[in-house]
Amino acid sequence: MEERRQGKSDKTGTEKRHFHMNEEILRAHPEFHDPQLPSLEARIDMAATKVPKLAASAAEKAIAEWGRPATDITHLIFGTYSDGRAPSADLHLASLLGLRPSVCRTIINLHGCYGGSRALQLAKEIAENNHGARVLVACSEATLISFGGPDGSNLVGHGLFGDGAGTIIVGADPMANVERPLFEIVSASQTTILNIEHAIGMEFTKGGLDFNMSIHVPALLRQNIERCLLDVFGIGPVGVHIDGSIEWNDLFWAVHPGGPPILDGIEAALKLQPEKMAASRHVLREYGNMSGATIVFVLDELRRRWRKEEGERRPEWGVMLAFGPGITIETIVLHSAAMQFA
Ligand SMILES: CC(C)(COP(=O)(O)OP(=O)(O)OC[C@H]1O[C@@H](n2cnc3c(N)ncnc32)[C@H](O)[C@@H]1OP(=O)(O)O)[C@@H](O)C(=O)NCCC(=O)NCCSC(=O)CC(=O)O
Repeated sequence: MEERRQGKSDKTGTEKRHFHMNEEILRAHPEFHDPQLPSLEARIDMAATKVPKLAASAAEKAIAEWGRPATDITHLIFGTYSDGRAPSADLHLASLLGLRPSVCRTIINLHGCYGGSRALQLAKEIAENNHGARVLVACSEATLISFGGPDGSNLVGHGLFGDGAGTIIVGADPMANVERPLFEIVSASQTTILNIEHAIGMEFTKGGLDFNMSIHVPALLRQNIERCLLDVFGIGPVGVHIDGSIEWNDLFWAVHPGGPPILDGIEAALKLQPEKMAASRHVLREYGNMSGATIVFVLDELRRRWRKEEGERRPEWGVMLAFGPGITIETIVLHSAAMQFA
């Protein structure tokens, strides 16, 4: 990112967040402070270059680690809430990375914090149904689309959210001696907690993207999470022992850190040991809630920790959880390619 500001808040569980925002931008755009003034167009203008650029810096690192040329990417799925026009950030990212003109692009917009897991599920479907496909999943978010002053309606969002981009390359049948898989996406599913569609919402207004987060979100997730997980584990070919009494602590957990009470509630509902949420809490502390990109950071933090924990037993199976408007709960069952962390 070119410009950064860091903010600290104890209650939100964040110590550091990154924003594409500085005093110069605010001086040039006094309308960003005032929700009564039209600012959407200026925000979309800025996001149109910043969002794909941020994604490109993450993707370049992922492609370098993957070890194959960018032109071997066959599909691109771009998740963001920060974009508002077409051609969109997906096309700009493809051009920044030098992807082939025939790359099949999909943009998923306004999924909020479950955008990353939705993109991963779509990538799995594409990879398994198109021989040799390699899907670049890119999630990139810039809070400038919603940033506002203290008089705005979204103070909780301003306290929690940060900018960030995360990318993952998804494929089937890894190429021997070249590709080193980190996680296998075993199964993926989506559930909606019905009749509370206004609990988490986003809407484009003349003053930018307006977020709505009900005070009831943490409790709703806490009350519904175990039933949702039991549904998933009851139907999925997950390869773990299912006898009706799952020990959730036998799994590893990559949970979207929507805010401290969300992590606390899930931890309590599933009786998880505190270290199960350590990667999620670390990402919230260091980067804030980066919406759809956050879950990529959590997976990255898990593998970083596993690499450090020499000789210790790592769970083979795990769960990725993300939530967003609906309230939608996305669950992905993961299998760790453990040899990569040894
Ligand atoms: C906002 C918080 C940091 C505040 O934490 P605190 O430790 O201070 O304690 P608390 O929860 O008791 O709340 C303190 C005060 O904030 C108010 N408060 C809490 N949550 C609120 C909300 N969503 N909207 C408006 N006010 C809220 C309480 O009523 C209380 O007010 P008073 O002091 O007057 O009694 C936390 O509650 C939090 O992280 N909430 C989760 C936010 C959330 O829904 N995240 C999901 C993001 S959406 C996402 O991740 C997916 C997506 O975007 O798609």
